[in-house]
Amino acid sequence: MLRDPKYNKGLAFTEKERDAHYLRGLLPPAVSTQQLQEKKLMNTLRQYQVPLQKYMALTELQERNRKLFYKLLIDNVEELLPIVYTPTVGEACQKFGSIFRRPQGLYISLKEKGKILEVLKNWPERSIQVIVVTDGERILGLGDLGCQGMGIPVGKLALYTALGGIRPSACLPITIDVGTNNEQLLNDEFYIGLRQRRATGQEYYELVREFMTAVKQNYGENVLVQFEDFANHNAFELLAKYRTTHLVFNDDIQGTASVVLAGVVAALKLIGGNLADHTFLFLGAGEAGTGIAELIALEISKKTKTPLEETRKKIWLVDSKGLIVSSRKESLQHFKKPWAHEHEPVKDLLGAVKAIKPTVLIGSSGVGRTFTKEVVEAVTSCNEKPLIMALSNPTSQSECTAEEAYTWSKGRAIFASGSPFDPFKYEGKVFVPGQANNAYIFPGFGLGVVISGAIRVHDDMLLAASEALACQVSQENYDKGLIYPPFSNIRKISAHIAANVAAKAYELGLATRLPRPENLVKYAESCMYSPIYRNYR
Ligand SMILES: O=C([O-])CC(=O)C(=O)O
Ligand SMILES: [Mg+2]
Repeated sequence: MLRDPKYNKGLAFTEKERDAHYLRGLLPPAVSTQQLQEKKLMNTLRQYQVPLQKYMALTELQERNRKLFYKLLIDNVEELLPIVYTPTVGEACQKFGSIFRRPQGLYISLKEKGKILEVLKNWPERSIQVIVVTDGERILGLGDLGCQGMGIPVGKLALYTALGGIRPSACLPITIDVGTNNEQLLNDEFYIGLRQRRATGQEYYELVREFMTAVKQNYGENVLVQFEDFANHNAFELLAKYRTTHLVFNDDIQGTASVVLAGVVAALKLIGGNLADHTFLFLGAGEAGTGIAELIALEISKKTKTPLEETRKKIWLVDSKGLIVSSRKESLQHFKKPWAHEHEPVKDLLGAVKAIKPTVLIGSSGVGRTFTKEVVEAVTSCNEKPLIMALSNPTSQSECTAEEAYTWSKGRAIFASGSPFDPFKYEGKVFVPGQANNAYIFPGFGLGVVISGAIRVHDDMLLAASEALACQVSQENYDKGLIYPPFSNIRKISAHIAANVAAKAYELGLATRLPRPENLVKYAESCMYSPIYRNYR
């Protein structure tokens, strides 16, 4: 019991438990409470100056005393989210080889080809509800980190439990290692992954196919597989391939889309108009950019009963070659083609802002510092209150900082970003930037899928999640310029998201948990994992 993080309570084992379970002498005499343990650990964590040290201390706690880890995370979510998650998790992945101690998650490499089902059976837990899987090729905006991408599924699943209430033993982090093209890692003596260049094409797709088949065979129809931080070229293809046969969700395409749509809808209270009245310009036409664009177009199409082909015309995307326009159609990757509207070529973002005059500017390119002073001033010059979203992660890749957005727009911008920024005081007024991160959506979304026993993910379920999130923004939040509710209420928010997603799954006939619970919010809450110690008799 002391050595298994699932049962360990450390000094909080009571006298009775120490007697009943042969723990006498294995612990010092003092008996603590979970509350006191929490206080002690938070004191310790706050003494570390370096975020990565906090990350390592939390990882150790997770591996030592699971309930206490989640208690800390749930009670101190705003303080600890930037540690177990973006941005620190990015640095942890970069240094994963050096900080690696105890393995977390399941590693499936090319060496396991033909044996993936056996590998899944090696995982000690049997009843899995959510898998987060990466192949490490595009970790946040940090690029190819190969096998070291494991930090991401581990971090995402910690949030599934802390924010969404999925039981930790029902969560399975997986990294598929097909090699890496990161030269630095290939030459790093501490690298933990396969030391070869990435397998591609048939070899790659066959390994993923074996994995997807084994998952279904081992866990059945109801396990949610979340694809995370795959490179564009594979992300779209895998989602298209498996969404009709498996319960899959791509967080970077669909989760990000849902959270950004929620923020934009909430922002309408501040910037005015309906969704259909706005003009959107994206920098970045990959998973996040095209995913968000498509969901916004879908929402407008449903609300205004206008064909999707029409509603897409209010949305413009810029990639590394400039504005995406119809004259470029031949050379465009397939996921960019729907956005190639009629327009003369424009070579860069600043030119595009001047030509398109967007009311909403969204950065999703993974490249930092691209919303320059000129760009922010240009978008401010054509709007009373421009909505600016700098989504790229981690902080180093953010298109601009909160300070820059507020200063360059002279306090007029409504700003949100993928990575967290502190509030900023401009001319006596405090502006609080929102965090437009898929962390708001995926935990509640997953909970909704799990409690309804949904067997597929439908776009309408993403819209349902988005709507539920937007409804949680209060007047008090708006007064501070926030377009997302604070993370401190996240479990309540997740219950509402879960309920709306589950309701949609039932409505669409995709739910298998019957009968449908009457009050889905209450039901979602009642299903959530509790980090409170249990008594052992
Ligand atoms: O992990 C995050 O913070 C958001 C995300 O999915 C990404 O940037 O790829
Ligand atoms: Mg991601």
